[in-house]
Amino acid sequence: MPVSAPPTRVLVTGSAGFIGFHLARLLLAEGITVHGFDGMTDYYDVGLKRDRHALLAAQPGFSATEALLEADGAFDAAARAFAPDVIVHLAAQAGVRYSIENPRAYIDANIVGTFNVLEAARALNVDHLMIASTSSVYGANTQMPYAESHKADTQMSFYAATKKAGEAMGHAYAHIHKLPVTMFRFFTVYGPWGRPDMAPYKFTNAILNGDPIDVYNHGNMFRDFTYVEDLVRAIRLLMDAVPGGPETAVPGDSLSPVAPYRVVNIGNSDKVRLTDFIAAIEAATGLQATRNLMDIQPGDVPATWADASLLQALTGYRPETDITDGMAAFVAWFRDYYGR
Ligand SMILES: Cc1cn([C@H]2C[C@H](O)[C@@H](COP(=O)(O)OP(=O)(O)O[C@H]3O[C@H](CO)[C@@H](O)[C@H](O)[C@H]3O)O2)c(=O)[nH]c1=O
Repeated sequence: MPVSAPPTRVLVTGSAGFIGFHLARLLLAEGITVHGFDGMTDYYDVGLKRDRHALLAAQPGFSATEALLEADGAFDAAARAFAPDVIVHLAAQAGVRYSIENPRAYIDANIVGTFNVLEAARALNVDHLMIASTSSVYGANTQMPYAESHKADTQMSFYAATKKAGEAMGHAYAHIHKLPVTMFRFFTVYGPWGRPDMAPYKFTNAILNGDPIDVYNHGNMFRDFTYVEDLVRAIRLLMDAVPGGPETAVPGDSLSPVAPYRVVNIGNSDKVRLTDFIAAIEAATGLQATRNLMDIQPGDVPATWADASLLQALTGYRPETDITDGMAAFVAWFRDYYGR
């Protein structure tokens, strides 16, 4: 399939966030100039975000704007000043469970924020706009592994609903403005510098403290845990697989028939039982977890599992780090960063 010239200037939203930080680091190592845009919201420890940005700022080729995506004109001004070839939009209000408590935060960041990114990408006529969606959009689907061609109309959380809305908005802009858009569906991403609200961090922290861990659905859940370095490598490779007309289609493609737009799963293609994931943390820490068994939480999905064959067809690559190696790397980072 045709590929574009490698990008030289990439704008990354959410650059102080977990995935944005890893992606920016990978791009900088390749000699690409990166501008980060981040609102530094206090959904979790802002100190972690500042430390990620400080590491990026130590690299040549990195600059950043700190502003909220939904603030009037802020993203437009930063994007015009930087003039990117590619925008990777990772900034979001994340988290399944917090969307019950504070749904408006998801409208602001995920709907208004994504709209501002679409508008800037259209105005600047970028070569490729890449936007993060989530495996959570598969919602109540039971056909597994999840493929991009499956219907995804039964979201279980407001978070997932705002992400699905972002997909629809992206498709409409791709169609009307002939803007190449790739939408990623990420599957439970984890690894060093991970988010404090997610299970890898919460469980490791509690186990090292000797505190009990809250195990939802009595441990009877499955996740396709995807290692962050594999994920950002997949994003970088997809950057060169720009969606266009039918000549850019590959077998099993989700390419829209009316727009330069496709959705791509980025997942490990490995369904890990929650109890095996906990065992991986016990192995990495050398400690036994005390389990507080609980019911499934509202809005949660019991299982996710990616069909990653489209990613492989487009890039020749698929994530491969298993949960034992990935959690060992996470625990090593956690101990080093917090000195524990
Ligand atoms: C926080 C927490 C989680 N869990 C369970 C629920 C899940 O089966 C599994 C992983 O949970 P989390 O680490 O929160 O990840 P998950 O629910 O899959 O959601 C993540 O992955 C989604 C899909 O990529 C993202 O869109 C979300 O932003 C991200 O938070 O652990 C527990 O049993 N206890 C907990 O305290």
